[in-house]
Amino acid sequence: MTEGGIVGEFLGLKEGTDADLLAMQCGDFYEFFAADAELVAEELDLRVSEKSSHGSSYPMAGVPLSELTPYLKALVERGYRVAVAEQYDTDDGGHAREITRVATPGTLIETSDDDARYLAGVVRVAEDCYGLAFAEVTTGRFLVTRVEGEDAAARAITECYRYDPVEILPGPELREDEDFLESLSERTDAEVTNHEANAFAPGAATHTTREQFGRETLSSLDLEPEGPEVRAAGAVLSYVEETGLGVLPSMTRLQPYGADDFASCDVTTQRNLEITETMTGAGRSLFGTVDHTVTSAGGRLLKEWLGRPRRSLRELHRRQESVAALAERALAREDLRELLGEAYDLERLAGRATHGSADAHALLRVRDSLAVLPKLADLIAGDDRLADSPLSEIVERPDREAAAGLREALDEGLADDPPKTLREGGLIERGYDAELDELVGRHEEALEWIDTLGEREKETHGITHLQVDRNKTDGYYIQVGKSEAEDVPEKYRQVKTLKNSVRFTTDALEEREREVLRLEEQRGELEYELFCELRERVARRATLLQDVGRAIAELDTLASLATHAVENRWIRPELEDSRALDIEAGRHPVVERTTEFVPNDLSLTDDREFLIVTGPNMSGKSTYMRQVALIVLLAQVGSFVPAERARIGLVDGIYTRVGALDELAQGRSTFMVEMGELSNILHSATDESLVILDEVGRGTATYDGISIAWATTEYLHNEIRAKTLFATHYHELTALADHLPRVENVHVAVDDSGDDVTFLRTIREGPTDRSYGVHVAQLAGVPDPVVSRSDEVLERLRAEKAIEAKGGDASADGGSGTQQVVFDVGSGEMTTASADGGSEDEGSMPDGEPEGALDPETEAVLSELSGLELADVSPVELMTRVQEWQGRVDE
Ligand SMILES: Nc1ncnc2c1ncn2[C@@H]1O[C@H](COP(=O)(O)OP(=O)(O)OP(=O)(O)O)[C@@H](O)[C@H]1O
Repeated sequence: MTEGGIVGEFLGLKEGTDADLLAMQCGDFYEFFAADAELVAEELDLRVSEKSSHGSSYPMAGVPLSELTPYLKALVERGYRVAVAEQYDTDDGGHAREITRVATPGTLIETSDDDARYLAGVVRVAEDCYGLAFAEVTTGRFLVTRVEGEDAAARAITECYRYDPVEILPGPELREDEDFLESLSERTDAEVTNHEANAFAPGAATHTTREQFGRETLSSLDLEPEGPEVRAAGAVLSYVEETGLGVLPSMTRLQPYGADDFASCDVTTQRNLEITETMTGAGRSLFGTVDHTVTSAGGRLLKEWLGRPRRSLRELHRRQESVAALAERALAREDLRELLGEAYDLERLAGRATHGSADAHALLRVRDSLAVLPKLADLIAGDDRLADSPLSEIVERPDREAAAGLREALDEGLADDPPKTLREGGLIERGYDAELDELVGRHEEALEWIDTLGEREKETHGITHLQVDRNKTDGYYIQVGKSEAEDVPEKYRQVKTLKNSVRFTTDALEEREREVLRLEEQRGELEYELFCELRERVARRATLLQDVGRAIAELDTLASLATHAVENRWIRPELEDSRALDIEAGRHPVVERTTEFVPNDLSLTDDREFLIVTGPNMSGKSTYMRQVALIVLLAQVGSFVPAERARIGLVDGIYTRVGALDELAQGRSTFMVEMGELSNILHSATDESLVILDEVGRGTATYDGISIAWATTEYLHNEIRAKTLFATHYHELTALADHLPRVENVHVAVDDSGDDVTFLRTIREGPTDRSYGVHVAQLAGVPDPVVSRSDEVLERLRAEKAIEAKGGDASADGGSGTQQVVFDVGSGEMTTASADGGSEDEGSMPDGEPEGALDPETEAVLSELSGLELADVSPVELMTRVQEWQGRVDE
C-alpha cells in the first residue's frame, strides 16, 4: 500500500488515468473516494459515508463487487469514462490495486441496449481525404471506409451520422478543427475522446491492424497500408486494447466499404425524409413504420439498410426475390418469423464469449440460437418457392457443420438449468467428462451416506427424536431431543446445547463432512474449468456465430419487409439501369398509415426531368415529393413500394432541401441553413441523382428568393441534369417550362367550384394560377376582417396585375426626386423611376405623373415601408400592414 493509506492509493491511481471516475476494489466492494464519491452518489443516488485515512476524512461511496456492472453501465451511459482498479495480493501478505480497465461509451460491452453502439475513429490526411473506422465491441463488427473529394468533411460527418457512434476518436489533426467538431456534435450524441496521437500514426496503425486481422488482410481487401482508413482502424484497435476490454478476438473481420456501393443519402436528407427519426420527435419515422423484425439484430440491420440505399442491381434483385418469395408464402413466412423469434443476439453473444463475460445461461442461448439454423434451413428447403429463392443461399452461407458441432458440444456439456454462479458446480451435464462424473459420483455417495445417517442412528440406538442437518456455523451435526440426550452412545461428542435439543457429532460424520467439502470444492473447480473450455471453444468460433447471427438478421429483415409489403399492398418495383422514374398510384409510406390517402402518379423521362410543383398551401406538395423520394429509397433498399406499379432507374443519390426545424433551434438563420443545403446539393448531385427541393428561396426577400430559385432551376436543368422535383409558391417560376425543354409544370388540384375550397390531393399537369393562401389563413383562424380585406387586396392585385408603390421624396426637403416602384405580378419584375424621368432599372415605366410634395403621414408610411425587412414578416402580417398603410394614406 502507498504511503497515503487507501485513499492515497486511490488518488495516486486516479492521477495516472485520464478517466473521469475511478472505482477501486477494496475487499468485497468497489469504492469511490473524495470528489468521485460525491459525484457518483449524486448521479446514482448512493449513500456517502466518511473514510478516515491518515488523519483526514474523505467522502466514500461503494458498491458490492457483484453489483458493479449496472452501476458502471449507468455511469458510462451518462457519458463518464470509468476506470476500474482490481485488488491483488502482494508478496508481503497485503493488497494492492491496479487499473485493469477503463469503461467508456464505445467500449461498454455490458450494454443491454438493442441498438448498435459504435466506436468510431476519424482521421484527416488532407483537406479532401478522410479515413473512418466503425467498430462495435459488442458484436465485433468492424467497418472501414475512405471519403474523398471537395465535400469530404461533410461526407465524413454523414458517415458518422449514419452509424451514430457513441464515442468518436478524432485523429490529432482534427482536434483543433472547431468546425468539424461542432458539426460532429450537432449530428451525433457521441462522446469525443482524444486517444494518444501515436496510435493514429501510419506505421503504428498499420502494424496494429495487421496484428489484429492478419498480415495478408490489407492486400487481400485492397486496402492501402498506411492509408487513411487503416490509420483510423489502427487507432480504434489500440483504444479498445488500451481500455483493457479484451474483446479483440471477436473482431475477426475487417470490412471495407466504398462510396460506390451505396446511393448517397446524406444527413440532411435522412432527417428530411424522417428515415429513422422524425423532425419533431413526434409521430413515426419510416423505420418505425416498416419495422416488423422479431430479433434485435434484425432491427439493427433493417435500420442500417434504410440508411444505406444500394446501387447494385444484382444485390437489389437478390433482396427483392427473397421479399417476393416470403410475401407469396404467408404461412411459411409466419413459421419462419416464429422460428427467428427463438434466436438470441448471436453477434452480441459472440462478443461476450470472447470477452469472457458469458455465463452458462449465455452459452445456453448460443446453443439454442445455433439450433434455429437447421430448422430455418429445413423450413426454407421444404417450400419450393422459398427454396428457389436467394433465401437458401442465406441459410447455407454459415458453416452449418461447424455450427452443428458447436451446438452439440454445448448441448452435451451444459446442464439444462445451471445456477447463475460459475464456481459452485451444477454447470456441467453428467456424462460429459469421466473425471467429473467420478467426482460427482463420490460426492453424491457421501451425501447419501449423510442423508441416511439419521435413520441408521435411530434404528441402531433406539433414539426417536434424532435428525441430521447442516448449517453454516456448526457444519453437519446430529440433533437429539433433550429428553433423549442422556441416552446417546459414547461416540457422540456434544457440540452445542439448545433449549430443547442437543447437537452432537462423531468422528465418522466429521470425516464425511470433510470429504463432502473437499469433493464440493473439487467439483466446483473442475466444472468451472470445463465451463471455461466450452466458453473458449465458443469464443474461438466467434466468426461462425457472427455468420449465423448475420444470416438470422438478414432473414428477419427480409421477412419484415415482406410482412409490411403484404399488409399494406405494396408492390415489387421494376428496377433498371436507366433514367426512368415511373410511378403509378404512389403513396407516402408513413402518411398512408394514418390517412385516407389519395394516390398519385409520377412520370419522369429523358425529355421530362424537372417538375415544378405548384399548388395551394396545405394541398400536399411536400407529401408528394417526399413520397417519391421514399419510394425510390425503398426500392433501392430492396423493399417493395407503396404504389400500383413502379419502374425505377437506380439513382446514385437522393438529395433534399426541405425544412430546417432543428437548425432553427440552434440559432442559425433559416436562410443560411437553406442556402447551405442548396449549395451542398448543387455541388454533389449528378445526372443520376434525384433532387427534391421544397420552397427554395422562401427565407429571403421575394425578389432575391425568386432569382435564386430561377437560377437554381436553370443550373440543375442545364448543367447537372438531375431528376428534380421543385415545389414552389413563386408562380413566376412556372414560366420556366416554356423556356427550358425538360422542365414541366404539375400542380396539386383543389376544387373551388363551391363557396369553399376542397383539397383534392391529386397531381395534375400544368401550373396552378392561384395559391389560396388567404383561404388557408382563414382555416388557420385569422380574424374575418383581415381575411375579407385580404380578399379585396388580392382581387385588386389580380385585376391590375401590378402592385404600385407610390414613391416618396428622395431628399429630406421634399424636393423633386420622387420615385415610383412597380412590381409587375405577371413578369415578376420590379421597376423604379425617378420623377426627373430617368429610369433606374431596365423595364417598363409606369404610367402617370409623379406626385408633388408629400404629406407627413405618407412620408411616415413610406419610411416604414422602406425600413421593412420582408424576410421577417409573414404574408398575413404583411397584408395587415398594407391595409393599415392604405388607411393612413387614403385619409
Ligand atoms: N395524397 C394525399 N392524400 C391524403 N392526404 C394528403 C395527401 N397529401 C398530403 N396530404 C395531407 O395534407 C396535409 C398537407 O400536406 P403537405 O404538407 O404536403 O402540403 P404542402 O402543399 O406542402 O403545404 P405548404 O405549401 O403549406 O408547405 C398533410 O397533413 C398531409 O397529411
